[in-house]
Amino acid sequence: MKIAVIGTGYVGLVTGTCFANSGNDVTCIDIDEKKIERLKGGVIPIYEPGLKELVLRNAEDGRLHFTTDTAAAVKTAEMIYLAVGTPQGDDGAADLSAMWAVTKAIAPHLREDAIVVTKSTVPVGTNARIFAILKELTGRECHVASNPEFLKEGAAIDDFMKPDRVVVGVRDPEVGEKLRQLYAPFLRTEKPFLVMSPESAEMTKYVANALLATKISFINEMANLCEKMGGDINDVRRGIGHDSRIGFAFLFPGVGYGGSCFPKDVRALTAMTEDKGNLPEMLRAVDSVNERQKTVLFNKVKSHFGDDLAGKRITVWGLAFKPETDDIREAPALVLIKQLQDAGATIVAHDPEAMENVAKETTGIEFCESMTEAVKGADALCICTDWKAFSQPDFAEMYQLMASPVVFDGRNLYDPARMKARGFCYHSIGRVAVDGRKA
Ligand SMILES: NC(=O)C1=CN([C@@H]2O[C@H](COP(=O)(O)OP(=O)(O)OC[C@H]3O[C@@H](n4cnc5c(N)ncnc54)[C@H](O)[C@@H]3O)[C@@H](O)[C@H]2O)C=CC1
Ligand SMILES: O=C(O)[C@H]1O[C@H](OP(=O)(O)OP(=O)(O)OC[C@H]2O[C@@H](n3ccc(=O)[nH]c3=O)[C@H](O)[C@@H]2O)[C@H](O)[C@@H](O)[C@@H]1O
Repeated sequence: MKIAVIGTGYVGLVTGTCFANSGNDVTCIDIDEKKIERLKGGVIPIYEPGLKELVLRNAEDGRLHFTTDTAAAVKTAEMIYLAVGTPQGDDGAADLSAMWAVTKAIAPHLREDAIVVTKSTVPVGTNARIFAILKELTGRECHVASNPEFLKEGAAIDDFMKPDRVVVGVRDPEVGEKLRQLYAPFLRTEKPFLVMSPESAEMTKYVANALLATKISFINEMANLCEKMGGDINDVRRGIGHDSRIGFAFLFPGVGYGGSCFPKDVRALTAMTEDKGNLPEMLRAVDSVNERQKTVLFNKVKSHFGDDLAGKRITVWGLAFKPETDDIREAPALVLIKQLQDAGATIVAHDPEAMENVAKETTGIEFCESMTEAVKGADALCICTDWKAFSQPDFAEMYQLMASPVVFDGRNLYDPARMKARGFCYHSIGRVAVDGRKA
């Protein structure tokens, strides 16, 4: 099948590459000329495990192409996937300007039988609006379908290739059938292909993200309470997770959720709820608990050292919003760094992939290529991302290198009792803090 994917970001590039890998002829389109030039030259603009190899292989095999020429790619395509960004607008609702621009740009070039599919996360009613715009511009009723994406950054290829389910929203059953054929290679383990209305599919995407964000805010609120009550959230987490009605997923407390999706999607759903005259009480709480959670580590640092952090050298491990990505959109680490800098601290940072992106957006941070280098002379270490590489540092060396062995662990990577035995003063999220020897 000939497919055009418009918007070659995290989702567009992964979608296009995986469809090419299953034998389709895919052209990825973007307005960002530099991005397309880099991709043509085999340079992948984002860090995503396994993506580079897959892009190169499919491009070499002639099934994956890159261009800025929307018209040429759309003219021959049977399916046109729309994967442009839908960021948060000023009022909290999704900003659909890129979606409308692309809809208008493709209209004159669509084949009679073309199917336009929204892959981006779009508010309920967007597919209906795209259908109406295309009808106005082409004079005919074009096929429009919704196919929301549930991949996670850092595991994008695996999530796309082995989805828990595929959701499509269609008006015409034949369009649903074509999409089923397209996805057949990814659903060989009998995972469900769910066909519904475009409105239900659009809603499904927001409800999934909002529920996952709710789980995180809930466990964070409980973790903060555990600290006051003398409980240990890790034991509580295990205690509840074995109940099959609850489970373990997305109940890890931390420094709040970040990324390009949970924050904006919770707010977009809030805006949709308000727009319809309903009260988004749960959604507002999820967002405000998360905003507060991003300040938890800073408050712990202040309780330990006092309000004035002038002269303190503080190391931050982990800048990306989650491990296995270089994405720093809404990363909790950036909020912490700003607070620490405002309080006078000197920041030394290390992240396996995200330092370049942070360097572009911040000032005054000293970056270190190695974790060990970064803790030299530090008064404290703050951990914001649960990169696997952070789970087994050489604690003895770290203890020697730090000016004072104080650790504020925003991802609960270590055992408090062991940290105490190693001599560290150790603070984590929802677990008992321990005093070390030198601290
Ligand atoms: N990042 C993620 O993990 C996931 C994102 N989504 C959704 O997918 C959508 C895309 O997200 P990302 O890929 O993260 O965004 P992104 O910002 O990484 O990529 C969007 C791309 O669209 C391009 N673009 C913008 N206007 C264009 C136009 N008129 N013509 C051609 N290209 C244009 C941009 O240059 C950019 O390369 C969003 O709606 C997001 O909510 C859904 C699931 C997962
Ligand atoms: O719509 C999207 O863009 C995507 O948003 C999330 O994926 P992503 O943001 O890439 O990453 P997650 O693994 O969900 O992590 C999001 C944030 O929650 C935090 N998190 C996650 C899980 C947890 O238990 N605790 C926790 O604090 C992570 O550290 C991270 O900051 C969803 O998991 C995907 O299903 C969805 O497709």
